[in-house]
Amino acid sequence: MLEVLHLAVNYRGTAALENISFSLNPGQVVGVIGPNGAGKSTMIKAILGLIPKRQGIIRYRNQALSRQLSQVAYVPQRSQIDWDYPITVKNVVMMGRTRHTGWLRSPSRASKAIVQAALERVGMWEFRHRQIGELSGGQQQRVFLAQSLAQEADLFFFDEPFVGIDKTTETIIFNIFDELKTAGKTLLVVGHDLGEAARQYDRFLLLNKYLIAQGSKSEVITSQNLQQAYGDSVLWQLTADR
Ligand SMILES: Nc1ncnc2c1ncn2[C@@H]1O[C@H](COP(=O)(O)OP(=O)(O)OP(=O)(O)O)[C@@H](O)[C@H]1O
Repeated sequence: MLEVLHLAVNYRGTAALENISFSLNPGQVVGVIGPNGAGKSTMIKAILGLIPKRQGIIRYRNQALSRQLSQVAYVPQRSQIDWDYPITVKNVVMMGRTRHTGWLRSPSRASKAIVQAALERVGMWEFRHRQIGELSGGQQQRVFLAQSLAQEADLFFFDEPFVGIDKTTETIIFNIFDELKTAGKTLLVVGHDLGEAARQYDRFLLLNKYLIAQGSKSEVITSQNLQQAYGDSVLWQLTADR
């Protein structure tokens, strides 16, 4: 179980997150929803120790997560990745193996087989020699998904994986989420809307600086909670009754 206790984050003295507490159980896909600027990406980065927290404890299996980062796979928002960086599809996925092989050792036969299987799983093996900048948005997302699979992690964090992708990629991502769930993995997924993708989630965290609600869809997606998170934005009014 992953436990987040009283997490708070500041950016230059201004609070982006306050008093966030929840836990994640194995075999669940948990969706993080909330308006732009709610702190969804910030929450993932703080949990992973990529940015400092003002307060809070992050524990995985009763020990500090910071000492178990090899258990974690993270796929950041596409906008945060430098797509001009000269690297092939295959080497992006091979980077998922560095915790297993080390930076300086050449990859083992087993690692090469894992990378191939991951690329085949997302339908990108034939693109293995391409530069990542030369792919469509959906293909890029699939390559990073393959990298996370190659890591053989237990905890998966995906930041807005459904933005700017095609239907084929969406189906592949849904199927892989299902497989990871069945394998007892723990998934935290930042979603950009409450529509199609939200059907995938077993539980929801509704965020806007504070954790406004957490639980099942019927517990979280209520008019009152959405009003509190989104204010008078029309977004929730269109999606609340789905
Ligand atoms: N590096 C930074 N320095 C200062 N402020 C930041 C920084 N990164 C994010 N913020 C601010 O912190 C708040 C939370 O941002 P964050 O990107 O975590 O939100 P989000 O919910 O992921 O948004 P989106 O849905 O737009 O991706 C916002 O007000 C944002 O402007």
